[in-house]
Amino acid sequence: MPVKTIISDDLIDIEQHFRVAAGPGAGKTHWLVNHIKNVLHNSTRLQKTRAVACITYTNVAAETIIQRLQLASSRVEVSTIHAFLYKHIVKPYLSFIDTKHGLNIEKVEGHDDTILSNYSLLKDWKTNTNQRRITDDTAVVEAIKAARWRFNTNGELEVRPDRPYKANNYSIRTISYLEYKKLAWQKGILHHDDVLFFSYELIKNNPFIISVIRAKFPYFFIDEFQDTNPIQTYIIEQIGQSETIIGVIGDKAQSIYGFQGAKPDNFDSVQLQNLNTLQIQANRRSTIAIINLLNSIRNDITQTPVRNDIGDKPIVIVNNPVSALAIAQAIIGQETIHSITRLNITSNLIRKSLSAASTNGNLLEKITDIDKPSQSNNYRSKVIQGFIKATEWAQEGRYKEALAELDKVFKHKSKNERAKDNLKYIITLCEKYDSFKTKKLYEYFLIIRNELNVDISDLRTGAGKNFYENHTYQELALCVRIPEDNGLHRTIHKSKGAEFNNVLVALTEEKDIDFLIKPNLQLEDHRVSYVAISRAKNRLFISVPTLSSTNRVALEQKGFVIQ
Ligand SMILES: Nc1ncnc2c1ncn2[C@@H]1O[C@H](COP(=O)(O)OP(=O)(O)OP(=O)(O)O)[C@@H](O)[C@H]1O
Repeated sequence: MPVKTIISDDLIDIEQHFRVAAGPGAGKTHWLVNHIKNVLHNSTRLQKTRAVACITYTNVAAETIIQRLQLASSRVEVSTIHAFLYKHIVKPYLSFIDTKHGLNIEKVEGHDDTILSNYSLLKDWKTNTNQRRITDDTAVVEAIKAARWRFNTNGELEVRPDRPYKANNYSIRTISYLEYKKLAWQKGILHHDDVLFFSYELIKNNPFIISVIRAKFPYFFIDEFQDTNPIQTYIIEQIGQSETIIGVIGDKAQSIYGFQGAKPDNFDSVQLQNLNTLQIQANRRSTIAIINLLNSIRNDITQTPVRNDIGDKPIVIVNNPVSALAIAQAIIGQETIHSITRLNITSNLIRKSLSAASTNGNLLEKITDIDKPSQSNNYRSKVIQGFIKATEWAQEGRYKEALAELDKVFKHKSKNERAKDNLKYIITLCEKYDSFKTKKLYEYFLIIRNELNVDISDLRTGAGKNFYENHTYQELALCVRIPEDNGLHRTIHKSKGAEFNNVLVALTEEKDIDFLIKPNLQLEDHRVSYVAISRAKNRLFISVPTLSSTNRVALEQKGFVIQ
């Protein structure tokens, strides 16, 4: 199929499958919104009961599209793929799920990621799979977290991590990952990834389900398609076999979800009949200086600038992220600057203006392993972990998520009790925040136990108590992930699809500048950094903690200003 070049205002045939490929800032999302409007105005196949499905990668992206569609959005269902599949395939057809999986359908209430760290399942899992000799729970949880559904060489789905994991030097048996899932399913717990598995199975065993989807959604569009994994692609191709028109949009150089099974080539290999293959060559977002930099990193396309603005040269600042942000801010004056970082913890350091030299991004996870009075009991540390998350989310104004986290912690209490107590806890912790934020974690523990009267056992001696005394509340707070963050300081993965006037990309270590000096977009690390710098419209700053003289010369030769 020849590739046609379009611009982001062009209209295309609405009754043909399409794939639009384009670099950052090309206007893909802009074009998609226009295309949906075009379908709504001109389609003869949409009646009151039929709608356009538009799949985005995050809830933030879904909201952006809904806003841009304005009034037209009532006949468009915009959601993430997991939300869509759960709503239209898993939930309505729960009773069609094969009983061999042991899913307790009465108890299913949505899907989340709690299964991964649910220690209460570990004991039964060890017994059932004959792996009681494994005592290293942290390693097991890490392995289970990395396990996800994927096609094996026979084209069947199996659940396992990318590589074999070991705990106490024993290899965790591949087959046992399924056992872990089954334990969760018996309690009605579904992980996000299970939504894909059950959707796949349901449509394979019950083809009428796909016919129902086609009848509801004559048009099915997917933004950021480069990050779609093979199970999702399979489902989408099935939907597109008749009746429904599929449209996919993306950029393979922005494929950054390898850990979820996405590969850049998935984008090129989508199979749909009579596919209209399109590309957009422009970059409407950035200044010429930034586009030149983007073009120098990439050799499959050369973007043409639309804005007639040369702009300032990108600046590399050799400093820690917090100081680098202050330097960049002084250069741009009153304007707002966004920071984008690889690691969640760096983003939190910037948000809290801390330039701590050594920080450990895993402490929040570690607490439940260290403060564990017995093999199967880590209730106390689970409570504290939940409270830390809830406290930090409330600090960011995310009260709904904060209350939901405490709901999970106290799920043994009645709904009314939870509603009353949890609100009281959040209000008290917000009021007292300044009194404990820089103190020892032990002091926070005392507030939870003695002032909020939460029913947890006291800390006496041993590794658990040492942990609370040797770490500050802040160290753990820095590990909390802010959900669907749309604030000033974000991780790269959460800035996907966004754009900002002024951007500081804070690199973690010096070797991260390789993507500028020896770019290779076959490497996901380089693609992640490429996505980060391509968010900038006007001014781009890149910070790096150290810079050797060789690297300095290399960057200067590439036209960077070094500060
Ligand atoms: N035809 C157009 N007219 C005016 N502005 C446009 C047009 N197309 C795109 N834009 C603007 O250009 C910017 C980049 O567009 P958009 O966010 O749609 O790009 P994208 O290709 O989805 O980017 P990315 O892949 O980097 O997320 C946005 O500010 C958008 O509003």
